[in-house]
Amino acid sequence: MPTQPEHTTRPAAPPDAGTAALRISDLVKTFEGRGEPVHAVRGLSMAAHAGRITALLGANGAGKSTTLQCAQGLQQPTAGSVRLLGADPWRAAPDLRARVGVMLQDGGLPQAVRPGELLRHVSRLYADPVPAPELMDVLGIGSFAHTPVRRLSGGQKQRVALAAALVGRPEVLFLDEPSAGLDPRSRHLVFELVQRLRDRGTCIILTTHLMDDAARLADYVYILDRGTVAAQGTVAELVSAQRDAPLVMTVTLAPEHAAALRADPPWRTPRFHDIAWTVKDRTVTLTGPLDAGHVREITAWATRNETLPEALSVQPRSLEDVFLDVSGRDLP
Ligand SMILES: Nc1ncnc2c1ncn2[C@@H]1O[C@H](COP(=O)(O)OP(=O)(O)OP(=O)(O)O)[C@@H](O)[C@H]1O
Repeated sequence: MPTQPEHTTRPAAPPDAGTAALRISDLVKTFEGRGEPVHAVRGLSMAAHAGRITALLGANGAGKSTTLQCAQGLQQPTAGSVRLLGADPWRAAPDLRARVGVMLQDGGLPQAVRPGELLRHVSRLYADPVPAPELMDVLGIGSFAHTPVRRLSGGQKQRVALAAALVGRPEVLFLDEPSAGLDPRSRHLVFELVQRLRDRGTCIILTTHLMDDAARLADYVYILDRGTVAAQGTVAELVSAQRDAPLVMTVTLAPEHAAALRADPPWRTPRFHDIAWTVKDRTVTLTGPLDAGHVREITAWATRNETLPEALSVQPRSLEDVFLDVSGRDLP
């Protein structure tokens, strides 16, 4: 089982390198209703490339869905430009649609139809479809191919929705929360498939609230905040770009020693001046420019108190830490 995330081995795709399958420039989308206008997207630029997985992250209401709806030609931009496979998706001819696959989170599947029939029907719409039996096999749909969609579980519907999005061998694939509702085995199956498609040159654009999914899959990440891009880069770039590449040390102590830690915290010495810390239950989390000296002081403290930490780890900040730093700082 590989433990090394893909993003550390794959060269980054700078947003301006080469021709982007999707390029969005200065996108603005304002919804005018009866009340105040809603500024869903406020000058957002991004690009997504063939053979890369690009993730859009953002808090609820950050503008991810609106951006993707503009990218898919489902919403007309208020201002700015969107080019999908070289065309304006809002005005493009229907043949652009045949080159694009969209998997929606709620599936958008007809409830009465059975997955087998559905996939066979969808495949007849394309000149060179992936054969339905092949897709059903890869996504493990065979065992419920004859069950009406309304009787499927959420995770089974997700897999059918993904299969339907893949039938036409899309050049660009939009995935909205692809692992929502999937059990660990199905999630693994879907991730492997998505990575294979990426390796074959598909441009994949995904939105997710799961930072682990993004960290595992994405070659390039955009973090949206209130309709604009608050941060972007590879996962490795994002986690090392913040606050002088701080590290996170977590120390978990036996319950009887947690009180000693509170009474005589080891981080009161000058060495810990630049280090932020929090204590929750029995676990101390220290964040900042940590080095071996800090680890030594913590272990010296443990020796003085005749305790052995149950766990001690030093890691780079996670994508979730970065996300929390840059997005939705003043949510209501
Ligand atoms: N059709 C619409 N009419 C009016 N306002 C809308 C419409 N669609 C979205 N909005 C508003 O635009 C803002 C951005 O919404 P959007 O759905 O793009 O966010 P999101 O990042 O996809 O959120 P989530 O993670 O919750 O799906 C929100 O304030 C939302 O209420």
